[in-house]
Amino acid sequence: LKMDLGPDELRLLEMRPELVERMSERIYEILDHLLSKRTITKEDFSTITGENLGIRDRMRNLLDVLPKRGNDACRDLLELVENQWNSQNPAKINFNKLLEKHKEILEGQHRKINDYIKTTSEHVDLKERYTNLTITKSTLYTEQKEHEVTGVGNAFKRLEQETREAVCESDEFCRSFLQQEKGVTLISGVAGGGKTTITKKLIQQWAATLQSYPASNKLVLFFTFRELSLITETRSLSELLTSHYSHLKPILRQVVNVEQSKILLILDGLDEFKFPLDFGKTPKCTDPESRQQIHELIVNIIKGNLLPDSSVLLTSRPHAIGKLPEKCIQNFYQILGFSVSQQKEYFQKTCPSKESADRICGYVSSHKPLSLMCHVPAFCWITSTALQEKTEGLLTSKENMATVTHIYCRFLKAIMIFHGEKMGESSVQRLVNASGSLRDFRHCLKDLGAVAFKGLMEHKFLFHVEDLSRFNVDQGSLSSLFLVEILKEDKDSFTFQKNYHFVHTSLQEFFAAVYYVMESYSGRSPFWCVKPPHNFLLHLCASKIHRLLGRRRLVQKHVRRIFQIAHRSHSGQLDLFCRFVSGLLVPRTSRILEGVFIPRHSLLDVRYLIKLLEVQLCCENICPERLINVCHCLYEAQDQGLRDRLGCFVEDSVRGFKNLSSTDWTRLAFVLQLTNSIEMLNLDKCNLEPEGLRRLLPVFPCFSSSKLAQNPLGPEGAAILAEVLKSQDCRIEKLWIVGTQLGSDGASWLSDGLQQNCTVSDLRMACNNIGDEGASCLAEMLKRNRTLRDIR
Ligand SMILES: Nc1ncnc2c1ncn2[C@@H]1O[C@H](COP(=O)(O)OP(=O)(O)OP(=O)(O)O)[C@@H](O)[C@H]1O
Repeated sequence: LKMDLGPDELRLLEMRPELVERMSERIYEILDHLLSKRTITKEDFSTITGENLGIRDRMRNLLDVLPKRGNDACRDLLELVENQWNSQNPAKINFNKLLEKHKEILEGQHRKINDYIKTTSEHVDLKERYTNLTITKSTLYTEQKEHEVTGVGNAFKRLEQETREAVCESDEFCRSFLQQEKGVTLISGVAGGGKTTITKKLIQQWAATLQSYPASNKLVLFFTFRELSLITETRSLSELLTSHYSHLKPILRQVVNVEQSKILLILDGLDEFKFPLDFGKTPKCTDPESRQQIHELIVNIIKGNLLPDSSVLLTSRPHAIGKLPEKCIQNFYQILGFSVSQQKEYFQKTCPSKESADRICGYVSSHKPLSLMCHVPAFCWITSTALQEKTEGLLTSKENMATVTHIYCRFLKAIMIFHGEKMGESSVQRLVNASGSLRDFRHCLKDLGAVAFKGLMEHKFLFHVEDLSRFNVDQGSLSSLFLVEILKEDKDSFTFQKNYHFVHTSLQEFFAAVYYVMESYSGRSPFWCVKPPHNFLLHLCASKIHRLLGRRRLVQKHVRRIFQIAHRSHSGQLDLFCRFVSGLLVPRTSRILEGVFIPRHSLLDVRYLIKLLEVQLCCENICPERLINVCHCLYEAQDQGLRDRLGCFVEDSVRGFKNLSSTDWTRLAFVLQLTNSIEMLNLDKCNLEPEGLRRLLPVFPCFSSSKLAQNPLGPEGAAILAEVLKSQDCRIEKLWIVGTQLGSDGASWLSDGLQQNCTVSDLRMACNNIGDEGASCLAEMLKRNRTLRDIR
């Protein structure tokens, strides 16, 4: 058919979508022009304009009519359009030239890695520091019940069992994403997990490809949700893009309307978006020129109503991915962080010598809670800063480095002492003056801690200038003191308003803990910053009561209170904070920050803390994830009892565990959480009761093979197993539960779990007296289950 068309008719046909997009607004101008030239008749005019038609439909009608009037009529329109376009852009915009300029701007903005410590150097080039991260492609979102840092460790453990194809390195991810045609990709990763760094790498890789293959001219556009949160008035997509990338103004409308497949849109940090995303009720909008609220615009982009032919990359912390309906996401990736060999590579890049890198690696691998956290890149950065050779002088020979709190204390001390302000002084002088400097910073540390603690209690991680000034943290102290290393400033590109956030959330948790302990020691309630007393009389009474209680009892009360609050949390957002509080209550650790903590250790005997934690370990109404955190707290409190008990487990694991108490099952779960890749969990004949099994819940699903034969699990234990089998984290392939007193009720629970499970293939459950009723439940389950191969 096309062969019969004249060249202009053919061009008109090809340009049809573009003409509808770009020229509909001028339809009357065009029709008048064509009428005056007699290209169309009056009848044509009324057919084209019709009744109740929109301008785009009128444009389409014109494009249907013109070919019927021949090639010349088509040429008339084309000439008119070209004249108009050329007069709008006299210099005949050169797409590639603008793209080149854009590339330079974007590449420059994303060239440096966020390395905040200026004690050693300025921000580092991404090229020098970038280390590959491990990523997995997932099909499922997972609910978060544990602190993010623990979650990453568990994810690495599961990795052993992932299929090879699901795992890739960040470089590989960037390569494949740049080639992606269209669709929405989501990357989830914990705080400091490397999401922003991946987007930087992506931009660098794109810029490099553009250099060598200008033909693959994709247009990368980058936004952070943090800055999008500051837009309060309605905007159209075109306006949003052109206001942010004004240098692209001459081509953006054209690309958005006609060449969407060129666009690669990156939206970083969904968790920081402050507006709710309502995917059900947001009005559908497909017009890039139509104005709407920023959250509606985002919903329409993610749903593919706007920019349906573009590639969109979203990054988010895990807790926020639930905001997105799964069906809108075509590809879902999880950043697991650095594997052990990637950590090694990272330390080699950050340390001045191979020896010091080896020393740090050795140190990390011999302290399990540290190695668990070092999967997170930001934590590697903190560790490497804290353990660099130049900070060695910060330690007295008696200090025994052992805990995560130690690392953070050293990190803080390093930046307080080596911060650039006193660059003139030699390192030795600074070390000599160390405790004096720390004493000078005491107040400002407490003020910043109050900001951190209030934020933590209110789930707030971004602070405005007013939030800081309420606690005397002002612009002056921010720019002159070491605080610039801790609080990162963000200038919003739309309103130029300043915002601050801690360079890593774990630092916010640490500062909050420093504040909490300082305030508790000083006799004030640390909670005053969260809820200042409204009533003066009430406040007076409270302080009188406090005084009567005595300092020591008061400190104890505050310590008890914070653990109570933490145990109520389901997502573990206070887990790390509690570990830091426990660590800072140990004199040997807080002595690192001598000067900050005025020694008042007699106010709280560590034995009190350990006793308190042990009592909590016995509680049956605390969820198992929080109970494991109690073990982490005991570890930070350097409890010898915990260490001795863990030592016994090593022998027991060979002989078989016998007569473990319920608290021991939690301790065992703690050890298993810290152990890399154990494939098989053998707990045959261990007198494992339902409560023990419940306490193993956070780690149990990670094992591919679980042997629980001849334990008194009963129906209650089967109900817990069902929960594990249904969980999205479940990796169990072999489940051996011979002789576990299931009965028919237990078989019914188990069937319920297996109905929704797709990992178990080998099930041994003989000698459970399940009866006909239990057997018929299993039979029902087998109609649905497609994974089981062998049941005995
Ligand atoms: N691939 C990497 N190579 C080297 N360093 C890295 C890498 N990824 C992250 N880091 C280090 O960890 C820090 C935190 O990383 P990044 O800002 O990318 O995390 P994020 O996941 O975006 O965190 P948040 O959720 O807090 O925004 C970086 O500033 C950098 O120092």
